[in-house]
Amino acid sequence: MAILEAKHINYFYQDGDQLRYILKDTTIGFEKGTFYAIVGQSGSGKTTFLSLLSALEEPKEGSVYFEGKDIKEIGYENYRRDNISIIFQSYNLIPYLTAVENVLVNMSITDNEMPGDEREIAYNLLDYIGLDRAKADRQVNQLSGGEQQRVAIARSLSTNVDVILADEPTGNLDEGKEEEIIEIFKELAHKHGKCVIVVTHSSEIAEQADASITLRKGGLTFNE
Ligand SMILES: Nc1ncnc2c1ncn2[C@@H]1O[C@H](COP(=O)(O)OP(=O)(O)OP(=O)(O)O)[C@@H](O)[C@H]1O
Repeated sequence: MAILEAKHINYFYQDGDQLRYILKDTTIGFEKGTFYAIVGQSGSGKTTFLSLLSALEEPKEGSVYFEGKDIKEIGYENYRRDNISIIFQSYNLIPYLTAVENVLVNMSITDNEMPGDEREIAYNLLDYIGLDRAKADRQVNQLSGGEQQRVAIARSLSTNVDVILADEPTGNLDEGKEEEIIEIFKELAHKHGKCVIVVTHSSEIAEQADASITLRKGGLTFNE
């Protein structure tokens, strides 16, 4: 069963007197253990679609369902805090805190049960994602772009959610680093059963994903 579903979604922007449709009666499901890429030309609506899935925007019609429940009923704030994580191109870390503190701050905002000591879990997550203790204890503005994105991924895992949404997560990284991040996403889906949904311009990510969704004017195509 899909963990996340968009059902009969309509979404448009008002452009003068005209309605510019981004999605028209769109229905799609996303499953755990799968790595999805959302692709499409610039302006096709990828970020908008991700904003709908992450309750940063509300559909004009239709709904998004998490584990079969309308996210409106769950409450958008509860849903964003406890059920999903979002990774941004610009990392959105707190620059004057260390890597481990960034992860800990995020843990403190959720009610989700943590299996053990939070600081220990934070170090372990950073280690898993490839940052040793010395880097974990460094202020994030003294880490490279690739390392900062790893901190952002560790942070996204720190609330123990099943759905990870990412908007151009490799947009600021060079090719070698992109490949390493793709490997992490694959492992999160295939080994840890996460549902990973990545909006991207990268053909490399689209090729390596289990399924890619192409957005075109007012619609989408699903390729497995
Ligand atoms: N708040 C808004 N009001 C009006 N139009 C908007 C708004 N936000 C986005 N748009 C328009 O909707 C379309 C889709 O935007 P969106 O950012 O979702 O596309 P995208 O596929 O993510 O693009 P890119 O790949 O360039 O990031 C664009 O034409 C954009 O200009």
